[in-house]
Amino acid sequence: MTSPTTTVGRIPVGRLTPASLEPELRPKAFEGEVVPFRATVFREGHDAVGAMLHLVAPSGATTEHRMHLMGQGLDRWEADALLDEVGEWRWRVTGFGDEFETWVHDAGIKVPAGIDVELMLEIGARLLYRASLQMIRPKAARRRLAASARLLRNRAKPVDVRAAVIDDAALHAEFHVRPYASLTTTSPEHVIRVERRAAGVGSWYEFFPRSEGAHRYKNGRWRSGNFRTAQKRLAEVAAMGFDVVYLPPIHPIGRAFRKGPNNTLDAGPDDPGSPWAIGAPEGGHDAIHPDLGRLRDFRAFVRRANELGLEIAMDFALQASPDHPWVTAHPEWFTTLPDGTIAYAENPPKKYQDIYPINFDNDPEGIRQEALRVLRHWIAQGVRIFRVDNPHTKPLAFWEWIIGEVNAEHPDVVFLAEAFTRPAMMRSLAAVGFQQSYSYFTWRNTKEELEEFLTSVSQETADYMRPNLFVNTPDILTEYLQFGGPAAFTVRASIAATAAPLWGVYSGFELFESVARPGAEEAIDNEKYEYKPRDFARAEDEGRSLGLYLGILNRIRAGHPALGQLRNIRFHATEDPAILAYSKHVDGSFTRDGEPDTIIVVANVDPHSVRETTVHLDVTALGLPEGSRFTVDELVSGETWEWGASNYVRLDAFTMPVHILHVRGAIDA
Ligand SMILES: O=P(O)(O)O[C@H]1O[C@H](CO)[C@@H](O[C@H]2O[C@H](CO)[C@@H](O)[C@H](O)[C@H]2O)[C@H](O)[C@H]1O
Repeated sequence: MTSPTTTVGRIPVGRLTPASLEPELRPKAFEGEVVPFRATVFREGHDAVGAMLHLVAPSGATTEHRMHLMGQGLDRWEADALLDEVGEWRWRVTGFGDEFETWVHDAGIKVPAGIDVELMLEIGARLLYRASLQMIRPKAARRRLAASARLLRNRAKPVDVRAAVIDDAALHAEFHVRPYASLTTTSPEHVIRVERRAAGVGSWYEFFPRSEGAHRYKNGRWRSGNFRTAQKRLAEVAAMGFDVVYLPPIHPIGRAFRKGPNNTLDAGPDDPGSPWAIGAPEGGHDAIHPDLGRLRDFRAFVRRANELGLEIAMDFALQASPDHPWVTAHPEWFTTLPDGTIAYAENPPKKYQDIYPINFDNDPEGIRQEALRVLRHWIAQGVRIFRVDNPHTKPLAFWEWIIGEVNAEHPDVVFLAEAFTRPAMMRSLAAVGFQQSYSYFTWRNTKEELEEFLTSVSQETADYMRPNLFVNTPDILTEYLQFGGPAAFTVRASIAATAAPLWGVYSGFELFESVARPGAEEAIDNEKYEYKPRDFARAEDEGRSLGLYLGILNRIRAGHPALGQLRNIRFHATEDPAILAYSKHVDGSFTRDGEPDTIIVVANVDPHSVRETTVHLDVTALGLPEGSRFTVDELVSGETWEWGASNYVRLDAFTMPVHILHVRGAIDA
């Protein structure tokens, strides 16, 4: 007689994570990420259960990780695992009856109470004897198990001596690693894709190459900067510790409906236009703006960046100026209105009168192939990172297809989604393949907003979405920066650089550029429409630059592996509604000096005041025993303090509104 089919295993094992937004989409991680694997495991009755994570690395190496219960009564089990190899990891969870724990629990209650003493010791003896025969255990452990079984049965010894076996730490350690399991039930196999480290960790810096080395003649006309003059800036960016340089589009810019200064619609003959208005008689998405140089200049620029330890991220903006060669060669790629015109693009309430949006439905295959050709062209020039403009205005299926195609050929290529829209679309873009996503960080400024935002990105969506915390962009100059003075810039950079492993800065941030175009949330005299050479060296000499501080932040990031993780942020209570406190700690992660790595950040998010408060730390979240006192080093000022569970802090917006503290270890009592 066959038994009826059931969906539930003998020991139920369910709700496995990491999981993506939809079951058919794979979750992802980055090389070096410590990933929490979780499952719900329980059973009928009162006997103990256990759970084990089984991992198979892309190389085929297998490891097992005993999972621990996340909270009494929750039946949720977890094991953290370091995924240190790029490729597909396979994993499953087994749930089992834990015979040793069941006996320890029962005997631990009954024997001291004098109930069924000999019976309980005999049950234990039989269990330990059977375990001693298991060949998976090392010889020494098998000998110890057999000896313990004999001791449990040795009636010549006092009961308390025999019963000491119940608490024998060595036995507990042995059964923790190699449990005595019954009714073992195995979950289906799951897959998690591990991408290269730059997919999840990086410091981005954005600048317009045409501004670097641009020169204004006495007659008011401009000479554009180019890839050769912009190379100078690369060394300065590298000196600030950034590792990715993102360039707005570098292609020929259309003339038709070209935008003038401050987003005006009547450009003068010398206005350079918005770089996102791609396409002119000189070429489209595979061409370089003649003012910037030739392909060989771009290649030299990429090479120089690489020599300095920088990667170049290119803009990938699927739209066309009316002058783009696509418009005449492929009118079917655009939507022609009944009056014969093509509507310009929009991202309401913004209007992009100088570009046509693409219609992805008239000739989907033609557009897919052309987009793939363009990406392959730039990949062949050494580009491995693309910042994708407005992906949420294009079909999701298109992105799933093209990212899949590119990553199948070049698994190291990284795409950043520049989408500021509803959560369903932003999350789905990440789930279908975008390695990184812009986020709402820019608009989350209060302590409450930041805690809520950072909790969401580090806990709810981290299995498939990686936020890149840009502090500003050419499109975004928030009120917080407009009116917060230098403290606002310091606070935002400090939080962005330490709260998540990806952060970004658009040029001019370090100069505290804060004047907005009236009625807009972006800088006045915006670089999107004009050349903007900046004298960074002079600003630094005159003490008007945050450049050195950005360099310190990036060096702190580089020296502290705990900051290279997304999921490990923990918030701590403070008594001031404007003082945000969080820590980042990873078990088993060490600094270059071999010290355990734990960072605490305390930030005064009110850029207009001096605040004092007590920070109440959950010391166990720092990897230290409850009640510990420990030394903290302030990584910017170099000061050292002794801290514990409650600590006084004073953060002055006008001098230094942030503490970034490295926990040096517990002080012996
Ligand atoms: O729509 P978003 O806010 O996501 O902004 C991105 O896409 C815009 C369109 O490409 C781009 O806008 C800039 O280029 C347009 C086309 O030339 C121009 O009409 C806009 O005035 C200009 O801001 C924006 O920069 C980009 O980040």
